[in-house]
Amino acid sequence: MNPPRISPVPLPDDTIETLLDTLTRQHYCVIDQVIPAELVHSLHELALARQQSGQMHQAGTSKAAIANPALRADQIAWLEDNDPHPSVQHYFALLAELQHLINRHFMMGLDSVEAHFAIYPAGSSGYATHLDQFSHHRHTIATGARALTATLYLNEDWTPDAGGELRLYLDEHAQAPGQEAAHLDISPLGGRLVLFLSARFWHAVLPAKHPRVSVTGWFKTR
Ligand SMILES: O=C(O)CCC(=O)C(=O)O
Ligand SMILES: [Fe+2]
Repeated sequence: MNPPRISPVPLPDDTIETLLDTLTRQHYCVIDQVIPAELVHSLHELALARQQSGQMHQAGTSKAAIANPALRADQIAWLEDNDPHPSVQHYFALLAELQHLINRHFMMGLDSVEAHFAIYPAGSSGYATHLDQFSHHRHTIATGARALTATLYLNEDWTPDAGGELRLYLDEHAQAPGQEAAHLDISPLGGRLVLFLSARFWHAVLPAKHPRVSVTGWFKTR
């Protein structure tokens, strides 16, 4: 991506410390209340506006991106780093700041980021258990692999009974784990940012009663 046009809002030092420390220990982390509420609100409005104006399409699975709503129910719209909307600029700036911090701390060699809005409709079945790395990246030495997943939830008044949790399987598994494997269910609360190593964590999105809105991004290696 090109450098963002809006300079990053510096993340508070204690947030950075917690984030890096948690990622070191767990290889995933859940951060609340770091993204300004106005940004969350404005991204939410923008996602809905893009859906209403027909700019979203049914997401696919696998490299061929074949749409299969039984496996994956969301509609998505990719974000461009030159999108003139200030909220998109602001969010890309924040991702750039995270990329810089993580590279400096872990030398992960993150080189670019891609991101899309996702809306799972009310009553959707979610997204079946998967890894965010394509298998050709897992089994070969390939460039441009997704290394770190970053999802920001935009659901401002989400209640636990609405479901829609991100189910993160905690142990490494060669194949998709069964539902009973050790996991953490993370509610998609507005302003919550979840980071995890893309190749390490199998995960799923559970059925949601209400429309479930997010921005999902992936930092990629060179
Ligand atoms: O929205 C989420 O919680 C995760 C979405 C996801 O797994 C994906 O888009 O690959
Ligand atoms: Fe995923």
